[in-house]
Amino acid sequence: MTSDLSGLAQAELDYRPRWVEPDLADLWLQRLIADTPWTQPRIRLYGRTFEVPRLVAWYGDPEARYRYSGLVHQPLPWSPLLADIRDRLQQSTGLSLNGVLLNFYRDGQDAMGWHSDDEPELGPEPVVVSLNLGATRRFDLRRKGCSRIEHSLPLEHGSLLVMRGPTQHHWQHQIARTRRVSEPRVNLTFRQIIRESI
Ligand SMILES: O=C(O)CCC(=O)C(=O)O
Ligand SMILES: [Fe+2]
Repeated sequence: MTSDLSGLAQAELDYRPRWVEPDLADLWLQRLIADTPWTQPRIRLYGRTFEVPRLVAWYGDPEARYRYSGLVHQPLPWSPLLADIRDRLQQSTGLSLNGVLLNFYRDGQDAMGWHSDDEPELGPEPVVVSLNLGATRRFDLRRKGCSRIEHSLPLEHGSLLVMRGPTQHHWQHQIARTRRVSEPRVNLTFRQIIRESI
């Protein structure tokens, strides 16, 4: 495993610890947990239905329809808090972001399996700006087609992880279940939906 993100070939990853100061991050975490209309989508896999092991919500500009867990989601209109966070992120990264997927991991039993964020509506070089609030969880990276984890990164309270360029073509990521974490975590992945393809 490497400890340096810049050492990963065919990836463009930028980790910024303490992108937001801890007090404000605490406030955002509490408000998002309390005020978001969380849902738990069901997915069909091998002829059976499962509930995804986390809660989610999708917000964005009206045209930013997005497919996840096999379903097309119409965005909720930006709340004042999410619009404020989006403005700060756009200023700080210079990227334009028109939707955000919120993931609520209630404790270490909630997780996200291996995947790439490579849906067609994200365009040829998907941009994912990921804000981390709450419990530190481990973010694993592996090359597509390989089962070996090549890099792991603890995503800390208030940190930002930006993935762009060819990353989603060549790499998959996951948030694995863990017995070590009992605190909640909310992750916000801001995206650029660049094409009306669904
Ligand atoms: O929770 C995380 O840090 C990862 C979320 C993620 O991979 C996604 O929303 O596509
Ligand atoms: Fe992802």
